[in-house]
Amino acid sequence: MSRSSESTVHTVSTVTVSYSELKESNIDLSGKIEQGFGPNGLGILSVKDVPGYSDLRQNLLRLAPRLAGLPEEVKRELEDAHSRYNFGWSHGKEKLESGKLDMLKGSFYANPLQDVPTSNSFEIQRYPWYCGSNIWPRNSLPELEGAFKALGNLMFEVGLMVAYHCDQYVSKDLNQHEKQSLEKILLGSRCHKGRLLYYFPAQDSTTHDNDSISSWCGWHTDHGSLTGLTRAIFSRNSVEVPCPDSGAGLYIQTRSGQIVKVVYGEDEIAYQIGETTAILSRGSLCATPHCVRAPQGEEARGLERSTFALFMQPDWDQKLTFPKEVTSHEDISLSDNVLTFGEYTEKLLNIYYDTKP
Ligand SMILES: O=C(O)CCC(=O)C(=O)O
Ligand SMILES: [Fe+2]
Repeated sequence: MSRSSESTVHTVSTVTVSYSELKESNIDLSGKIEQGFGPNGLGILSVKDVPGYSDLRQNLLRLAPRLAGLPEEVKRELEDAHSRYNFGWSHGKEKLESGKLDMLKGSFYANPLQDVPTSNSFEIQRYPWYCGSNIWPRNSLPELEGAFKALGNLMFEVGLMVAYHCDQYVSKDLNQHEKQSLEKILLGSRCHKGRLLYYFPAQDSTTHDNDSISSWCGWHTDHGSLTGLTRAIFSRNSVEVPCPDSGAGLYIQTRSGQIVKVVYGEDEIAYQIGETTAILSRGSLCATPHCVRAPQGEEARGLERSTFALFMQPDWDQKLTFPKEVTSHEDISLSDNVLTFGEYTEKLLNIYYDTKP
């Protein structure tokens, strides 16, 4: 899926809900949820006026270039091959759409809610990508742990409120026996994962496939339930700068197949739907295909991008029954059409990573 750079960029703003509305359980937000996440929605919704958010975002995102700039041997100590790089530092381990290794970005993964999600050795062996323990750079970047946990926790709290209103919306068209509360699933889970992302600057214009919309991050849908996203910060040598190319940033493919650039305020948290929510809501809430386009042109030289994603996910033991109407990965055979979330993740890791633990 790619479009030439000459084609016009359609820019669309997210549907926005204010924090004060969201925290009220008796306000009916099903109209907004439908507009954002329903069958004709863009698949993204943003929350504004979240108390304390702006500082926590700045505090964490400014650490991304510093983490990426640590000496290679220090970053290597923060790697965890056993969890298939799903804890700690990861660079050049994941495969892109093209099948090539992704050298364009570095990521740091941790569960912002629990350092040690389980002490059961069978579980740790079975699902190391979720049941392992966090790895913090306590000597090389001691501020990271606190900043990561503070932002992750806040985005989780707000995400739970979004989930509550999603449940209210979905309950309107599901039979009583089919109801599975997204809010409850997320509250009881030990699988939430934060990802601090750092996109390396293009050293020369041949580094990035500039004609492609997905030149910085390939097309995909997140496989969890709900993803919280900060607005990215662009910087040069760690100094924040406005992005010189209005075509750069997050793109979404709409339900009708149109590709649009999505914008939201820097003080808003955006939420997207992942595949597991589409599965559990039997298609009432649709997953959101998205990618990231790199800036183009001379001014893009040396430009780096930092952002944070919070993947809110069900517990590893959560059973997923794949309904026929939800199209999932064609490359996953669902002979018995029921998988735990941990097993489903394993199948995806087999597609996106070469190495087995
Ligand atoms: O960089 C971004 O804005 C999005 C990253 C993303 O989609 C992901 O990590 O799943
Ligand atoms: Fe994503």
